[in-house]
Amino acid sequence: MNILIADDDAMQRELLGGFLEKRGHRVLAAADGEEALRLFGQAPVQLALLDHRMPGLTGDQVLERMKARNPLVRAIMITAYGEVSTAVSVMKLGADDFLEKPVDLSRLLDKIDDLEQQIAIADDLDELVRAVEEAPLPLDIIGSSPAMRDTLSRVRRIADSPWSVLIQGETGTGKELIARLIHLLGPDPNAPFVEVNCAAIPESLFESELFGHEKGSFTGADRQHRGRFEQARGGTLFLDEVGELSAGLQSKLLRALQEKRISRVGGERDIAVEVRVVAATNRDLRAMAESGTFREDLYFRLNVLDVQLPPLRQRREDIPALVEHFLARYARRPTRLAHEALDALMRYQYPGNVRELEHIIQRTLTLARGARLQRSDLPDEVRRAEPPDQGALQERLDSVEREMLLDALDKSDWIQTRAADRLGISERVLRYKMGKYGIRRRE
Ligand SMILES: Nc1ncnc2c1ncn2[C@@H]1O[C@H](COP(=O)(O)OP(=O)(O)OP(=O)(O)O)[C@@H](O)[C@H]1O
Repeated sequence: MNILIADDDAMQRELLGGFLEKRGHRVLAAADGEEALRLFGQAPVQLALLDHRMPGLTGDQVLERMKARNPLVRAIMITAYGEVSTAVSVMKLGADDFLEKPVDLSRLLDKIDDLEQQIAIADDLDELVRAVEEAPLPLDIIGSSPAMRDTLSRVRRIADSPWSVLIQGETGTGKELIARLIHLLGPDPNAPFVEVNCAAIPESLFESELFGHEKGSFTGADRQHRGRFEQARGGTLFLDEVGELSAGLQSKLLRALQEKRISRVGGERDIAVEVRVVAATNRDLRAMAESGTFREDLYFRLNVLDVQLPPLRQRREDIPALVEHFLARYARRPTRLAHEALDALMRYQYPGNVRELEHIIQRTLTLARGARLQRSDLPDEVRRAEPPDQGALQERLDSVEREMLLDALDKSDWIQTRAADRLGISERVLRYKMGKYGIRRRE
């Protein structure tokens, strides 16, 4: 391991340094905090042994700056006898461990062994997580912005479970795509994926559409019909626009989900159906449940797991890749985009989100003359898009703040006290902000 020792006591430095070098470690030694930071910037360091009390910068100040540059660096703080007595105060100093003076060399070796093991385990885990997070998706989904990476990583983690998922997001944000992804990443990608658009089916036909009907059960029912629930057996039932269901239909759906049984319209018997339900809505279902327009018990049953899809204007980083993706899909010959055209596309607000961007590209390709799309080829509303105004600024700030919270929480193993410290805010403010941005610990 590369170990940096910072101690103003030359004897101590030599003693520790000589001892560790004999055991095969590479040692850098510094007489004070400034020198330690300079050396830290020059060579890779995995472990720092820091004297807590040094003239100038103290050990924890040095450590704080090291961690800011490399959060993975490990540290053992060397303290005066009785100065630090609990693990909590060591953690407050940002160190992984501590040793009291005079340093007991065999304990130092034990601690270094422990840390080496932890580093090896963390590396393995990191690699595992990275392999899972970066495995190719079974669908063409663009999403390298932090907000989408977060969403996709959540989807990967929940896909395999049997629980219902509620996908929420504005129109055109990709809810259906994500529902399909959940199905394909789930336990049986070859099982049926059956979609029901709750807004598109007239109320009078809904029950028969969902649960099926027996022959002759109503005028026009000239054959027996298996409903979508039955068609989805063993697979996924995707209830799109679930917020549009009437109160009566909500009750019927709830019953089917609770009992895992349905009966066809005009049918005598109950039929058992095991399906995984994924629902989507662009409405605020929680608010609807609170105000009584959506059954609360149904809301809880659908929302066992949830996925939030951010609007496109909050993940503008994805726009260039989405444009490429749609150009590749719809252009009949190789087509490029002029810089000014992409600039305009990056500025636009996209009330219709990704679907709107898709339509803009289709429309522009149809009308454009050259193989290079110009700004003047874009629809009026896009060309008129103003540079980000205050609203956009606020959105941007919110998204930066959210990222910082997630980052601090990740780096503090989701221990809120530590994350709040790291961010320089109180725990109460941290909790408030987590609520505001819907941040929850990942399962
Ligand atoms: N991340 C993405 N990468 C590639 N294509 C995307 C992405 N998100 C959405 N799309 C495409 O945008 C279009 C709209 O997506 P989708 O139908 O899934 O949105 P939706 O949220 O279900 O819309 P609605 O609320 O209107 O039902 C689709 O053609 C889809 O393939």
